[in-house]
Amino acid sequence: MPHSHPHLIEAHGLSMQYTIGTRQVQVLRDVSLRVAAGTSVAIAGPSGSGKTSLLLLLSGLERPGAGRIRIDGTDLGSLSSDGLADLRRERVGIIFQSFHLLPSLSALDNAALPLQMAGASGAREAAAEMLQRVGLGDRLHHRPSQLSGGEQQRVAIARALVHRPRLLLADEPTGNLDDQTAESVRELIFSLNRELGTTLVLVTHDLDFAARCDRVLRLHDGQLHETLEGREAPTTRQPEASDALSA
Ligand SMILES: Nc1ncnc2c1ncn2[C@@H]1O[C@H](COP(=O)(O)OP(=O)(O)OP(=O)(O)O)[C@@H](O)[C@H]1O
Repeated sequence: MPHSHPHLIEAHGLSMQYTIGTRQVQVLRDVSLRVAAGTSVAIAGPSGSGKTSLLLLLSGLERPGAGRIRIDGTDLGSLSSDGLADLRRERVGIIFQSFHLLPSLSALDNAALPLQMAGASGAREAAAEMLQRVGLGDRLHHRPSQLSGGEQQRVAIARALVHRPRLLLADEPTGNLDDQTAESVRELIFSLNRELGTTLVLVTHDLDFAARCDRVLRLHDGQLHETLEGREAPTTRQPEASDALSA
């Protein structure tokens, strides 16, 4: 078992701004967040409130203007972009709104990619199993252009989960799916959370989906606020004062 930290995410004093021409838009201001390993957190908030931006910071795909982020004890600010890519490949799964599938590869090879890049054995078998679980067992050899939008989204989900990441960052993972497929994707995500202790940060507008997480946080005016909408904390673990937003 790899060494693991009690708080899979520790972020402190994050700010982020975008510059367009001479104008600066402050998206996040002094955001702090701790997420205990193995728990699930939903991030809610209006369109444009910075939810995706926060996921980009937590994944190391963008760097904050100020503040620090530790993922599983590793300070993202200390890593080069190659180091960040290694961290993602080993420990993080990311489901974004755009799928970023490789057009020339089949569903199977797209989903197997993270394991293949890590040189793991059994990559295609593991990818086939994940694709089966998202309901694409009969589409393994289709390329993205031969799949519907919802099917492409499910290939991206299988790819994000195939290496059984310690941390899953998911941005509206069920946005394009019909009710039944959306429910099976929700089940898959929460079963990973339960069975493998995958820590989950979920951005969603779907309040029922959010309420199934241990905690629901709301982004508003660039700041994160805890709400009381999450499901009751599991009996094995009571929320601690140290889990509060501001460290
Ligand atoms: N690359 C960029 N350059 C400039 N501004 C940006 C950029 N990306 C996002 N923004 C702005 O930052 C703000 C936050 O965007 P973000 O995508 O994080 O919001 P969101 O809460 O995820 O929204 P939604 O729910 O609509 O997906 C928005 O006002 C957006 O216009």
